[in-house]
Amino acid sequence: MQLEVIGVGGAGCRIADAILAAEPADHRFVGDAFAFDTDTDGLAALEAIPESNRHRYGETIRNGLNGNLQRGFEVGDASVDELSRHLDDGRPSIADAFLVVLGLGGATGGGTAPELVATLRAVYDKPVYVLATVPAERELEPPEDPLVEGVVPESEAGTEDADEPEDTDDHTRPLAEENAARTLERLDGLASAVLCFDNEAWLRTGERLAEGRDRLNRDLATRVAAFFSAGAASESDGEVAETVIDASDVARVLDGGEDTLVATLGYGEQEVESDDGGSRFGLGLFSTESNVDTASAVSAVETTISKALNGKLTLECDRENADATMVIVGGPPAWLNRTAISDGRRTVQSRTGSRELLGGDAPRPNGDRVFATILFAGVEPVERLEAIRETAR
Ligand SMILES: Nc1nc2c(ncn2[C@@H]2O[C@H](COP(=O)(O)OP(=O)(O)OP(=O)(O)O)[C@@H](O)[C@H]2O)c(=O)[nH]1
Repeated sequence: MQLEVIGVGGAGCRIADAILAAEPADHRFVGDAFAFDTDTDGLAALEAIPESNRHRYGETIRNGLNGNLQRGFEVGDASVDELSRHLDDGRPSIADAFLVVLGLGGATGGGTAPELVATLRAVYDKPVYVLATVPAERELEPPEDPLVEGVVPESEAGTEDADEPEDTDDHTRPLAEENAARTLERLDGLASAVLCFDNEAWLRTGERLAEGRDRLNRDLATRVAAFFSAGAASESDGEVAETVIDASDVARVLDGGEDTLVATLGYGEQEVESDDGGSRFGLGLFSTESNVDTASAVSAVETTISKALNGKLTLECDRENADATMVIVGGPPAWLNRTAISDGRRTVQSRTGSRELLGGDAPRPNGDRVFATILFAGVEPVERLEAIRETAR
């Protein structure tokens, strides 16, 4: 499948950039990637998204909105046509779906995403998935620099004359949580699904977001790429997945229609020897048969599925709540043991009791690992999101 990936705001643009960087060269699933921000510096620091697809908007704002969500909604409403015109430089009409990426808690991403999502759905009539970070609890810590405050008075916000606070990713927590709750509320009924990533759960003890964010973005991008690239057409010869996933399968699990689904991803991987006689880089001339032993293949599949099912999810939830689930197992073909994959799917089904369980495989002839990724969709109620909504009440 082909996704138009659109990052909005600081977190959204960095994560979109990381997704593009994580895209497997032989399984491209990103049609185009765009970065939209009110902050010039944030856009300049991106690496993978081509400069022509980076766009600064909100003329009167110097460097971000610094958490002023009301202003963010105004800027978002005023800018959506301008952003849509930039998307026309890509190939939105041939995309299977859109992925709008943002950090909940901020004002730029949180203010623009709802209007952008509504516009995309209306214009293209395709699923619009949102990928959103959930603000970390530790954002409560007071910023070291007294100038770094979450709220800029409305009268000052977004004007050239405003005292410019230092750029920071850490919005103060009550504000970030309140913003997160308000943005989630607006997205409800607009987005096909909101795939969440809980920053707090992924940061290390004592680590600040600014220190850990690149690692977090890579971890998230790995999961997103593993999931969406399974449905991408292969650019290498002779590689046919036994269970092929396409955009409509993804939509069956992840598109809630008028009901926005909350979703989360699990992931597990294990490094393995290549299956061409040990030489991943050779031509395999002397090795026509796979030398992967069945017990090792079974064990690799079991282990990775178990990690994806029981390990840390992008957003922790009760797996039994999942309405629909998709299990993807990938890696060098000789390692994708059919029986182990079916058994693994059965285990996932019995654990979640999902109304719908889809499975697919992602053969990677040149890969050096077996991986499993599980998408759990329709997982509400989720404790973390309920707590955020409660704070905002
Ligand atoms: N995982 C991750 N989270 C981030 C990153 N940067 C910021 N965040 C989180 O995202 C929230 C929003 O931050 P930004 O994306 O910088 O905010 P924005 O949308 O640009 O809005 P303003 O800065 O208010 O203009 C923060 O409160 C953090 O919780 C990042 O690179 N990775």
